[in-house]
Amino acid sequence: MKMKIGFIGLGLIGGSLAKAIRQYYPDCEITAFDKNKETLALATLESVIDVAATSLDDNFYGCRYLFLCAPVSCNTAYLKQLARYLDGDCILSDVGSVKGQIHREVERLGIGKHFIGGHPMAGSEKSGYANSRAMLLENAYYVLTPGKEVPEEKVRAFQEFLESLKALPVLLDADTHDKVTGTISHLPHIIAASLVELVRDTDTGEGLMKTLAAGGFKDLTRIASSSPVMWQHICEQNKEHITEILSGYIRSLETAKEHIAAGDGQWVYRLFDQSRNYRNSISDASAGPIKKAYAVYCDIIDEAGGIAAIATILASGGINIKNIGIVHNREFEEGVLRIEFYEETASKKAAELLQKYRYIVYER
Ligand SMILES: NC(=O)C1=CN([C@@H]2O[C@H](COP(=O)(O)OP(=O)(O)OC[C@H]3O[C@@H](n4cnc5c(N)ncnc54)[C@H](O)[C@@H]3O)[C@@H](O)[C@H]2O)C=CC1
Ligand SMILES: O=C(O)C(=O)Cc1ccc(O)cc1
Repeated sequence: MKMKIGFIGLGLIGGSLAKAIRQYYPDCEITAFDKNKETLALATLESVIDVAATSLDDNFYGCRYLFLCAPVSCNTAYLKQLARYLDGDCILSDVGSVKGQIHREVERLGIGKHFIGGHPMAGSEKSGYANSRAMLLENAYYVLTPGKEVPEEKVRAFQEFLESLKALPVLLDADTHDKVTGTISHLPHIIAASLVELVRDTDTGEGLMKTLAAGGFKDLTRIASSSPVMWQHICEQNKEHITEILSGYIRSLETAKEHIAAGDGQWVYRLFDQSRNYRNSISDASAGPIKKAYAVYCDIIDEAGGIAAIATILASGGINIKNIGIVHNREFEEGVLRIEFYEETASKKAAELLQKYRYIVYER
């Protein structure tokens, strides 16, 4: 019998999981429901899903794995309706960024033996099915928070299933997960959004801050472009931890303010020295949401069709471009073309190919 898998929510993460499953299990049957009909139509057209459900209906009976991939409060709200489809060996999981609340609701509904909480530590500031891709989960940590009621062999089987999709499962309890992600993911998103707001609110009439915003500001605020709905739900569901973490962070900013105001150079030096050492000890190559970018920089002749010529050369070499754009910064004052690739091998091959065509290429 074919393995059947269900999805509720088929955006960036649901779509990426479904695409990875389709890639590694081409014969499985995938049923999905999403409130966005265009998403379901596109996923059907691309043969990523077999059945587009118009609601949470009987199509969801008999699933081996059922994934909740909508914003976190929607996932929690769907549990009650889904309980009737948890027949036999069915394991229900979610991909939400907060784990405590969904576990409490699972317990309240008495469906604990079917539920393994999940959270792939992979993603981006982009959202929607159109941005999903099978590779998103590859080499990324995937936190699992099984409750006590789930049989061990089912947890093991689910871990193996995720490993077969090239993800790296890590077991944690829900509360530890919410504290840790509160600090390394939720707080940074709040900092990025409020920093962008500060600039918007205090910019000069001519928008000087926006114009002059340099690499540091852009690096720090990429994630401020994330889905507002998703982050509204995350802040609601993890509000206790986030409030406490924010208090600690505000205290550390106050301390920095006091030392800077007092002209305490030694303290400021130590702050940057320690943070530099610690930041440099975080490996770019390690799995995680912020994946190493594989990019080449290339001088481009300032004439019509310049970018098209480069894209054609790369296409002739069978190289897929992830992102392309002109960058101006202190290093490349004149501006260079930055071309980003999905893999290191593609980046190296592109550099060789462009050099062969006499382009000046800088690898970073
Ligand atoms: N974006 C990211 O980088 C990551 C997100 N997550 C979690 O994954 C979940 C999904 O996030 P994304 O895929 O990024 O968001 P998304 O916005 O790309 O996808 C959400 C999908 O759910 C659908 N949806 C929304 N409300 C619905 C409802 N009531 N019923 C059915 N479908 C509904 C939307 O139409 C959309 O297709 C969230 O719980 C989020 O916390 C986890 C890891 C990374
Ligand atoms: O884009 C990034 O760097 C992210 O941090 C994406 C992200 C957002 C939410 C998560 O729960 C996990 C990862």
